[in-house]
Amino acid sequence: MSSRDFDLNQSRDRLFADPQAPVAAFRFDERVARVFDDMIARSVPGYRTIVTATGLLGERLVSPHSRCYDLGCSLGAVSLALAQRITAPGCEIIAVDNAWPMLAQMRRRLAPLEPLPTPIRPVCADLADVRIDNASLVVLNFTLQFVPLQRRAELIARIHEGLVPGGALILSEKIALEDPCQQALFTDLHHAFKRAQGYSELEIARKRAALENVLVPEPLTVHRRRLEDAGFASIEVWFQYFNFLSLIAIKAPASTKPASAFTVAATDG
Ligand SMILES: Nc1ncnc2c1ncn2[C@@H]1O[C@H](C[S@+](CC[C@H]([NH3+])C(=O)[O-])CC(=O)[O-])[C@@H](O)[C@H]1O
Ligand SMILES: O=C(O)C(=O)Cc1ccccc1
Repeated sequence: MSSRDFDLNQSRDRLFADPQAPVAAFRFDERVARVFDDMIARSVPGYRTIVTATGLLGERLVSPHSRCYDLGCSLGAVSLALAQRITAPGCEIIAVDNAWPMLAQMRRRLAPLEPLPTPIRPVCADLADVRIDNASLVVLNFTLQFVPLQRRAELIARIHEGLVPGGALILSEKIALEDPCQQALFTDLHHAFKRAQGYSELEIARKRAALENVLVPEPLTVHRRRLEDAGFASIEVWFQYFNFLSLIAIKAPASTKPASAFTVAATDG
């Protein structure tokens, strides 16, 4: 671990280990905030790779004097990866989460690392109330899956609107598989990943019950269609590990002039 990283030595996640405790719907509360780094890294295949790569994508994609948004920032792992990589002048990272315990923990952990090459502004708010403006990069790293289904299209459309021409959305999600056999296979593989990370069958089953109707995955086709409907010009999967994947969606650049392609073709022929 580099001295410029978060202290990832949080407590180990044993939140679902007690067989006597009732299983309540999953919430991002104090107990989760205390173990979140450990929980997400041992639950989401490829999580740390995605966070590191998002920093590299940000370094490449963010333009001077623009904003980055980390929506559903939790403890700020993506914001930190971006803040350390982005050196374009006049940028800031807006890190948004509606869970106070998560944001409070993020502030505590960022303080000793400041000043960062690009500053991070934490905002405690619901994504429905956040204005997105002059953004060259928006990141939804495993957040959209927690947004109620009927609010997802509006959020994606608002993100598209708030992006500058050529701006990018990085969308990472747990996905549902359309073929029931593949769904069963990928669920088994995800549980095998969790067992390999030290979770017991009981912990896996109890957390699965707590996430029912809280984390609602959708098929890749549904994500693609929603992004296209919002107006994104180009959509690619850049990472997948079992049923966890990350997409990059780009807004059309201002200089797109379809007519010029015809002009070249006409003069060539
Ligand atoms: N409507 C909402 N408004 C604001 N925040 C929300 C909302 N719904 C959920 N959240 C927040 O979205 C985050 C989802 S975790 C993201 C990981 C992070 N991106 C990471 O890269 O470490 C993913 C997971 O735990 O699987 C939580 O902190 C919620 O409070
Ligand atoms: O644990 C799971 O099964 C997940 O799908 C991911 C997750 C990670 C951290 C909090 C909630 C869900």
